[in-house]
Amino acid sequence: MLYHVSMHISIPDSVAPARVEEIKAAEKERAAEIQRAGKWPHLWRVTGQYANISIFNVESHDELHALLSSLPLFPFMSVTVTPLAQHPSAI
Ligand SMILES: O=C(O)C[C@H]1C=CC(=O)O1
Repeated sequence: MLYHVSMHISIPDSVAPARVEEIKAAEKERAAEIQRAGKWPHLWRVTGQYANISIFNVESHDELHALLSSLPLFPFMSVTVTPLAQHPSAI
Protein backbone atom coordinates (compact mmCIF):
# COMPACT_ATOMS: atom_id res chain seq x y z
CA MET A 1 0.00 0.00 0.00
CA LEU A 2 1.27 3.44 -0.93
CA TYR A 3 0.93 6.49 1.28
CA HIS A 4 1.71 10.13 0.64
CA VAL A 5 3.14 11.50 3.88
CA SER A 6 3.84 15.12 4.65
CA MET A 7 6.03 15.88 7.67
CA HIS A 8 6.59 19.34 9.12
CA ILE A 9 9.23 19.57 11.81
CA SER A 10 9.30 22.12 14.60
CA ILE A 11 11.86 21.70 17.38
CA PRO A 12 11.31 24.02 20.33
CA ASP A 13 14.11 26.39 21.34
CA SER A 14 14.08 24.71 24.76
CA VAL A 15 15.86 21.66 23.26
CA ALA A 16 19.62 22.16 23.63
CA PRO A 17 21.47 22.56 20.30
CA ALA A 18 23.73 19.57 21.04
CA ARG A 19 20.66 17.41 21.69
CA VAL A 20 19.11 18.62 18.43
CA GLU A 21 22.23 17.51 16.56
CA GLU A 22 22.06 14.07 18.24
CA ILE A 23 18.41 13.67 17.30
CA LYS A 24 19.08 14.72 13.69
CA ALA A 25 21.96 12.23 13.40
CA ALA A 26 19.77 9.45 14.81
CA GLU A 27 16.97 10.49 12.45
CA LYS A 28 19.26 10.25 9.43
CA GLU A 29 20.36 6.75 10.46
CA ARG A 30 16.78 5.53 11.04
CA ALA A 31 15.55 7.10 7.79
CA ALA A 32 18.34 5.30 5.91
CA GLU A 33 17.35 1.95 7.50
CA ILE A 34 13.73 2.37 6.42
CA GLN A 35 14.76 3.43 2.90
CA ARG A 36 17.16 0.49 2.55
CA ALA A 37 14.28 -1.81 3.57
CA GLY A 38 12.36 -0.48 0.55
CA LYS A 39 9.61 1.01 2.71
CA TRP A 40 10.35 4.71 1.97
CA PRO A 41 10.93 4.98 -1.81
CA HIS A 42 10.59 8.78 -2.04
CA LEU A 43 11.84 11.46 0.34
CA TRP A 44 11.84 15.05 -0.87
CA ARG A 45 12.60 18.30 0.91
CA VAL A 46 9.88 20.93 0.57
CA THR A 47 11.78 23.92 -0.78
CA GLY A 48 12.22 26.63 1.81
CA GLN A 49 10.62 24.70 4.69
CA TYR A 50 11.78 22.30 7.39
CA ALA A 51 9.38 19.79 5.89
CA ASN A 52 9.36 16.84 3.56
CA ILE A 53 7.02 15.06 1.19
CA SER A 54 7.42 11.31 1.17
CA ILE A 55 5.97 8.16 -0.32
CA PHE A 56 5.90 5.08 1.92
CA ASN A 57 5.28 1.57 0.62
CA VAL A 58 4.05 -0.56 3.52
CA GLU A 59 1.62 -3.38 4.30
CA SER A 60 -0.82 -1.55 6.54
CA HIS A 61 -1.80 1.63 8.39
CA ASP A 62 -0.32 0.02 11.50
CA GLU A 63 3.04 -0.60 9.84
CA LEU A 64 3.15 3.00 8.62
CA HIS A 65 2.38 4.27 12.09
CA ALA A 66 5.09 2.05 13.58
CA LEU A 67 7.67 3.36 11.10
CA LEU A 68 6.73 7.01 11.52
CA SER A 69 6.68 6.79 15.29
CA SER A 70 10.11 5.11 15.25
CA LEU A 71 11.65 8.29 13.81
CA PRO A 72 13.64 10.20 16.45
CA LEU A 73 12.12 13.48 15.21
CA PHE A 74 8.56 12.09 15.49
CA PRO A 75 7.82 13.99 18.75
CA PHE A 76 8.58 17.22 16.88
CA MET A 77 6.61 16.44 13.72
CA SER A 78 3.23 17.34 12.44
CA VAL A 79 2.34 14.51 10.06
CA THR A 80 -0.37 14.31 7.41
CA VAL A 81 -1.00 10.90 5.81
CA THR A 82 -2.92 10.36 2.57
CA PRO A 83 -3.54 6.73 1.51
CA LEU A 84 -3.16 6.29 -2.26
CA ALA A 85 -5.34 4.12 -4.51
CA GLN A 86 -4.97 3.24 -8.16
CA HIS A 87 -6.21 5.97 -10.51
CA PRO A 88 -8.39 4.50 -13.28
CA SER A 89 -6.75 6.72 -15.92
CA ALA A 90 -3.19 5.90 -14.91
CA ILE A 91 -1.33 3.99 -17.63
O1 LIG B 1 14.50 16.46 7.68
C1 LIG B 1 13.34 15.99 7.60
O2 LIG B 1 12.61 16.19 6.64
C2 LIG B 1 12.81 15.13 8.73
C3 LIG B 1 13.24 13.73 8.66
C4 LIG B 1 12.84 12.91 7.55
C5 LIG B 1 13.89 12.21 7.13
C6 LIG B 1 15.02 12.63 7.82
O3 LIG B 1 16.16 12.23 7.72
O4 LIG B 1 14.66 13.62 8.67
